[in-house]
Amino acid sequence: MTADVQTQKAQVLGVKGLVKRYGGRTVVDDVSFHIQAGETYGLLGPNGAGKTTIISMVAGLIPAESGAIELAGSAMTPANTRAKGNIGLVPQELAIYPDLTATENLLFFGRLQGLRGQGLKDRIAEVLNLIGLADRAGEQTKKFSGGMKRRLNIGIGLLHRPTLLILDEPTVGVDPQSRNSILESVEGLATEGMAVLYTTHYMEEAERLCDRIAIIDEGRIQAEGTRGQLVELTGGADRIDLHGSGNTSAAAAALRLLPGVQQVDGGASGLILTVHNGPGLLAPIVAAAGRAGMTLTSVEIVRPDLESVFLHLTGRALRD
Ligand SMILES: Nc1ncnc2c1ncn2[C@@H]1O[C@H](COP(=O)(O)OP(=O)(O)OP(=O)(O)O)[C@@H](O)[C@H]1O
Repeated sequence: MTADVQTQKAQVLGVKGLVKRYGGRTVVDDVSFHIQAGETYGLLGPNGAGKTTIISMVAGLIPAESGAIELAGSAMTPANTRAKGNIGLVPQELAIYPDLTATENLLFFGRLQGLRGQGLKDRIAEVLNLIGLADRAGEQTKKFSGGMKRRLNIGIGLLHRPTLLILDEPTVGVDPQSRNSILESVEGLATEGMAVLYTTHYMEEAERLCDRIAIIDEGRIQAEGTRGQLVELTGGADRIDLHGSGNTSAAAAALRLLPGVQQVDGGASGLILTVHNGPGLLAPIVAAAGRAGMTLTSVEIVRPDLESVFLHLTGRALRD
């Protein structure tokens, strides 16, 4: 039903069969997806999954081995400078001048993008509001927190009103409070009707921000859809995280034999189980793990989420 509504909107980005190899190794493998106007689309995957390589090709920074990228109706290649004008790319690294104020940074980068005069000043005022920095606009950015600097970085990418804004892991390395203010700024972009391509390895961010999500691992899209569609792939199973030490391999073998346990995987600090009716199975699971020689420090039942989907698709935890 959602798809029917979405197909009525204009497609901003279409990616088909994208491939990239480095030294004979395929790091992006037959990746296809599309993004519509006003949609926030997430690439969710662990470090090294190929997210940055995909967006570098989409932004025309590096050539694709094969495949096609269509942006706002024209083919995107590193040589197509006009198509690049439709993109705002916010890289992981900060690109702002510490001795300039927020406004001065925006003026500088706005002029680089060919904006001038009152139009530029008006747009800067709009952007400062969008990123929540209007009341700090006159301060040198060296006095800003990490999150404020990241938001200004996003603001620079927004100045020329791109059709597609690409954000590459914008919250990596910032404290939780700053992260929240960055996420609020990104949520505000939807009100501008912009299409957003958002990469992250945090499933909470993908769940909160993205209308549709591609789960990516080892260069391939493993699954794609809304959060609800992706969670359905797990068959509605619960996850039980057993934290502890001792004989985890014997515990894993014993737990696989328990009725109702569908899958047992090794996690960072114990075992991760995929089960039907988590609450009902908790007691026999704890008992079986103990008998097999595992010493438990904590047990957690998790209702299906994107972490469960990743585990279901790859047999590995997203967080490891
Ligand atoms: N210029 C390059 N030369 C060789 N290998 C590369 C190059 N760029 C990326 N890779 C490899 O391609 C794979 C995907 O990297 P990529 O940076 O796209 O992953 P990612 O999902 O963005 O992860 P991260 O968040 O760590 O950047 C990795 O194995 C990486 O080592």
